Amino acid sequence: MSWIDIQDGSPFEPDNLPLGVFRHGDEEPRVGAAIGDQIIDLAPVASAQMLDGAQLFAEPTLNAFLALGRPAWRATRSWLLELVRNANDRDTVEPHLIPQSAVTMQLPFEVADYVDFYASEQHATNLGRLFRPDSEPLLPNWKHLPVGYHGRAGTIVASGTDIVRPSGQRKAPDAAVPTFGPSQRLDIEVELGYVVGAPSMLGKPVSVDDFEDHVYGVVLVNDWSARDLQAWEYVPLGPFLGKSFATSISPWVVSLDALGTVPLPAQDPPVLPYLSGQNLPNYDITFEVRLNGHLVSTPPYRDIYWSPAQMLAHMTVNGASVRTGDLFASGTVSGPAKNQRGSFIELTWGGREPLVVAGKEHTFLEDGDEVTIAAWATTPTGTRLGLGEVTGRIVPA
Ligand SMILES: O=C(O)/C=C/C(=O)CC(=O)CC(=O)O
Ligand SMILES: [Ca+2]
Ligand SMILES: [Mg+2]
Repeated sequence: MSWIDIQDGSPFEPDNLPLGVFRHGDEEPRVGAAIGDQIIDLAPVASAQMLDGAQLFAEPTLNAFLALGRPAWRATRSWLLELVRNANDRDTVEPHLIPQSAVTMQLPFEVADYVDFYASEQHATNLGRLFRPDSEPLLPNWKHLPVGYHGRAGTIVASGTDIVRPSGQRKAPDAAVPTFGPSQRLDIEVELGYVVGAPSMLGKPVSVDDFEDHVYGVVLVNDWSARDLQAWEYVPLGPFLGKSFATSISPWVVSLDALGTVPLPAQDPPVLPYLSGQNLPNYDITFEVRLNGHLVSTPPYRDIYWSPAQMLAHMTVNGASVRTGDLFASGTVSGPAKNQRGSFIELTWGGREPLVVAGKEHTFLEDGDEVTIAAWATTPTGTRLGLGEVTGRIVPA
């Protein structure tokens, strides 16, 4: 399908073409598209072909491109698809192919606001059992609105950034007073992140049907979480320092146009009219979670309870606006099987059931541990399409 050589099993087949920002040597960072194990350096190719908006690819973030909206995103995607399929474009493009191994990937966009949802019923049920063993695992609001909280945009970091173990207050249930120190229950959260391109207006809610007008695509998210800090601080206002120290995202933003949608599982009880829609988007994505290179979990996204169109509608129903570069994440994704859980607190049931990985017992993260989350989507036509990966290593407090 392309004149470019693509190794078998590459996440970046020619119909994927995710966008990211790379730094090549001491050159200015700029926008590229991934194909196989290479990057198309888009700024010079777009200039050579006198593409409208070619200069946007010379920017150090995707924000200006993201602000354009769906018609322009689609036109760019058609142009890109043509470039990699049409052998006549080979002479123009080939000099601007750069091996991915020769670049450092940057944060793909400047993050405006960050919201984190809690949309996986299996995860919410597991966490309810672990944090609130004496009550119903799902709180009464959970099936009526997509529960979420506002996170900290300024600490979203590029994949590969070391994660410094956070310090803070914690209090064991049987202790009289809190103590201070490095987190002893440092965890991951496997999530899908939605990247807002076109902004909305203050005072004007975004309807579920307008989701694709605003959201460009998806990234992988690891929402690092300090469970001991979280458990002590979060009642009643929700997550704060236990989750604000770092959130890692993958470098390649995959367009919704590449993914295609699958139906959302049925919702019961019925939701209020502002959350209901005929074709609520959902995606068939499977994550692969590796601890120090060993596969420990494969959470399935497809069973998620809330659609991202409902998340966006809910997040703006009070008149709050979204901006270019906003990121909203699904919340931790867990499937029903033990090896489909999206956090170590679930995988090890609060640390009581250690995982044995390469002969060694693991509960929460230790200094030096490295977690890599990869993901693959199956499109409605059956194509496998990779989302790349997000990785990070824990360094001492
Ligand atoms: O149920 C709780 O008390 C805690 C839940 C979480 O920590 C999950 C969270 O922050 C949102 C998510 O990633 O699903
Ligand atoms: Ca989270
Ligand atoms: Mg903020």
